[in-house]
Amino acid sequence: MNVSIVGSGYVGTTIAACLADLGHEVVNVEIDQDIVDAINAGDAPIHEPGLEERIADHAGTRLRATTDYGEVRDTDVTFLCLPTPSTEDGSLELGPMRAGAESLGGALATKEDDHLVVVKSTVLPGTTEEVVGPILEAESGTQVGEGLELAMNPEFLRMGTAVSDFLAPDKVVLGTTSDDAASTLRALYDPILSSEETDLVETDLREAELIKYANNAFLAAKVSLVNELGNVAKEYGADAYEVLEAVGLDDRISARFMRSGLGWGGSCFPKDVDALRAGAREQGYEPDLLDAAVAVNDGQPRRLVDLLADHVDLEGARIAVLGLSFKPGTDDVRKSRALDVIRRLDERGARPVAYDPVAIDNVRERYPDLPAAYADSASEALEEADGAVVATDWPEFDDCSFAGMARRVVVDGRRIDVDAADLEVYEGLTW
Ligand SMILES: NC(=O)c1ccc[n+]([C@@H]2O[C@H](COP(=O)([O-])OP(=O)(O)OC[C@H]3O[C@@H](n4cnc5c(N)ncnc54)[C@H](O)[C@@H]3O)[C@@H](O)[C@H]2O)c1
Ligand SMILES: O=c1ccn([C@@H]2O[C@H](COP(=O)(O)OP(=O)(O)O[C@H]3O[C@H](CO)[C@@H](O)[C@H](O)[C@H]3O)[C@@H](O)[C@H]2O)c(=O)[nH]1
Repeated sequence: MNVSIVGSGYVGTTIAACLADLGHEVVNVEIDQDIVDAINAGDAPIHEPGLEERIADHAGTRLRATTDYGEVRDTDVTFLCLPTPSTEDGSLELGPMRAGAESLGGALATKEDDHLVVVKSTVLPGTTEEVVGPILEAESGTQVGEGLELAMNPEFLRMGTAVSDFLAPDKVVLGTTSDDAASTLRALYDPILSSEETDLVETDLREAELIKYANNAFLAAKVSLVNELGNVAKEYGADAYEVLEAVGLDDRISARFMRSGLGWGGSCFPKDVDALRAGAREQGYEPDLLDAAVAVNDGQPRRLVDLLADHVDLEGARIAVLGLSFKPGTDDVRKSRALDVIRRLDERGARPVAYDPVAIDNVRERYPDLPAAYADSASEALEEADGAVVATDWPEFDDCSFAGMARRVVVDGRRIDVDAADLEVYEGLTW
């Protein structure tokens, strides 16, 4: 199938390379020339395991990128993978979606054949039908249902495992309003849907939109509940990991997403939970439990710094911060808990020195004013440090040597596998 993908960030680039891998002809339409150049040169514009090789394999043959929206006319289906950030008050910002839909609609105005537009971005219920559809109709001069089809197909991939998540998901959710749209998408995803591990959910647009938010809200709230139980465990002097491992043996609860610690960050959970809270309020419903999930999450970095301050006088202290990305396996630092930890250390007079295997450049670029110095290795960050905090559970931290520290005090927000025997103090946030 000929597929165009509008927006080539974490999702658009990943699904483009994966769809090319499945045998489709794919073109990425992207406004950032650097990203376009990277893909056409066979390079991955982001760090994501398995992506680089796929782009290198398909660039110039089944995969290419362009800034020219006109190229969508040579395709049968377009996926909108545009950003859906939050506004200041947490509500959904639809500016990029509107802009992308306008450009796409304009390009489709001179297309003779039918076209299917699929919203892949995370959007609140009603957005596909009430915002994207009317813009496409106005710009293309074609009506939905009369040559223009609309669908909503949320994405559940995780950063760090995006390629394998996309190619082998638990479920594919297709929100459609016509049999044609549904059968086109079933055909597109056929190699994925033929796996017994993947369920197909066929539903309407609104349900598809809400399934994505409900999924993320559930997972974020689960981690917040795990963190609250972890905080209580710590107060009792109990090990939350032992407790929750046993709790997770109950099939109704599941053992996954049970890691307590510094909390959730990233480009999705914070903004999606905020958008759903704001959306619920707009509908006249007070989302108390989601509010509480955010409050617990926001408290974890402060608890980590407090715990460190129980052992180290923070004023003037050099503190190594191990990890900057919001989770291991990615260079994404959006809403990373590590940033909050660094700001709090600075507020309390400490001198944070941070190290991350892949995310330092992103931090420097996105948060140039972050009050931290950066080290080229964990041992450089730890050298002469008066204390250390673990903010991201990168596997390489398991093998860290803390020997060069001025005081071997380590406070762990992620339960890495350290040998605590040689440490003066080793404290887990929830154990
Ligand atoms: N990142 C994830 O893990 C993930 C997973 C599932 C769903 N989502 C959702 O997918 C959507 C995209 O997320 P992302 O992380 O890929 O975002 P991103 O910010 O990484 O990428 C978006 C891309 O769109 C480009 N863009 C912006 N305006 C454009 C326009 N008018 N025309 C063409 N390109 C334009 C940007 O330059 C950028 O490269 C969001 O709604 C997000 O919530 C993200
Ligand atoms: O037991 C756990 C699991 C996760 N986290 C934290 O939760 C955050 C999110 O982790 P994860 O869900 O693995 O990463 P994302 O890449 O943000 O993926 C989430 O957000 C995506 C964007 O919407 C969805 O597509 C995915 O299904 C959803 O898992 C990270 O800060 C993790 O450190 C924990 O603290 N404890």
